[in-house]
Amino acid sequence: NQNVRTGRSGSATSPPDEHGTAQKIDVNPPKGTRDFPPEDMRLRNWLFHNFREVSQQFGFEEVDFPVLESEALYIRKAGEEIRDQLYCFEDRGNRRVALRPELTPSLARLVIQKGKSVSLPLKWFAIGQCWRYERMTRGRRREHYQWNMDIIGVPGVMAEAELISSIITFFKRIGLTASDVGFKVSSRKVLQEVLRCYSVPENMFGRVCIIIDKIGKIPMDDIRKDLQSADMSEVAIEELLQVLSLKSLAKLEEKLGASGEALSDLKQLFSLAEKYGYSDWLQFDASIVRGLAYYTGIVFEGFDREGKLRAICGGGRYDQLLSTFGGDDLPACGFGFGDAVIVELLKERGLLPELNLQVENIVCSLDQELQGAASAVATILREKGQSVDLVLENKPLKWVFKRAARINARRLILVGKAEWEKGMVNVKTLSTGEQLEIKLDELE
Ligand SMILES: OCc1cccc(Br)n1
Repeated sequence: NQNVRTGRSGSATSPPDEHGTAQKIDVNPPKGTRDFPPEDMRLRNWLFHNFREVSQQFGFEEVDFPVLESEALYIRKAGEEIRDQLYCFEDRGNRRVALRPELTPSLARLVIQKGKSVSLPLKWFAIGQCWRYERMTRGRRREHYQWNMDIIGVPGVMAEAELISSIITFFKRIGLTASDVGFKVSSRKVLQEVLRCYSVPENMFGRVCIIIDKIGKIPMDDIRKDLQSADMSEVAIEELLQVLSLKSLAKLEEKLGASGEALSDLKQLFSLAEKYGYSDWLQFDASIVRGLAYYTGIVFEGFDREGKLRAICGGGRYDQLLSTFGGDDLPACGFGFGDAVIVELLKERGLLPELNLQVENIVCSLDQELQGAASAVATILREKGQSVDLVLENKPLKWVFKRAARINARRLILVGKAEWEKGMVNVKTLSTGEQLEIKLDELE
């Protein structure tokens, strides 16, 4: 809107209203949200391009869903943080809706909607903006973009091994190695087996997981109190906390015995990691449960080995989610990978890519009546698939050279009167300064 001028202070004034007073609007985006000016958009596009390339390299198909979903998709009773921070409201049709806090429930909804019309296994990926309404006390964001990959219809841990392989492929593509990042891997079946030993009701499983996920984030006394409120005895709590501190499968076997599913799943995953060649990226860590109630098996999270940042990504198996939405009992697993921590990590490691605007040609006319001629030259080049920044007003040559440098143009095409009358234009290669007169029909 050309009427709005942004002052130095960043506040803009719009035309006077019916009372003749100028209206000051806030030109900053809403709290917790970001604009993407060109330099930030180039980094975001670079990140998403790598997400897409890896997903397609693994044979996944891209999907997307509305950013607005029914609130019912996220109403789970387990006391998750994501529930407390739901960006939800009642729309003008009195429907309870929410800005999606994650993509997995939408994916589950679409899988059920597609029903028998899709053949299994499904390998879908999505990159979508997700929202949470968090008290801005911690100054954290309210939106981020998340890359998700999900495999629907594969019960075995080959699916989890494949997902971890795709994330490692992504890390390698952007220059990160196993000495920069790793994965902590566990299974919620570890928790399940301990809870069964102490006959904790099954319906407490999701809630206990959410409490356990808060270890390290809230005082241990509060963890113990919350576990007691989830029908756990003192003995069960101590045993559980002990098991959660295990960092070796051998110790886990000593604790849980060799017959449980948790151990066999984990052993199989670590053996597959050998075959994939990414063993040095993984470590067993029983304390990993992840903060979403619907995980039922293997869970994993990517972390930076310097331990300065929050989890880079996370995921796991969620075999019950589709059936809780009324769908078939389909096995499923997937991960979410946010766009914030990874950028912080790349900054830390000096791995942010140099991404400059690159336009092949800048075209300008040397006098007003040749403006149309300049547009014709621009069109010829564009029809050959070249990018052209066409100077749209009569500007001094000094201004044109300055703009050419700013947009990193490779060539400057000058349309001058004398040359144009001979059907020629002036082509200057800006890196070398070489200048040639070229016939229009030989321009390439
Ligand atoms: O990682 C949880 C999450 C969900 C939505 C938005 C943001 Br920012 N963060």
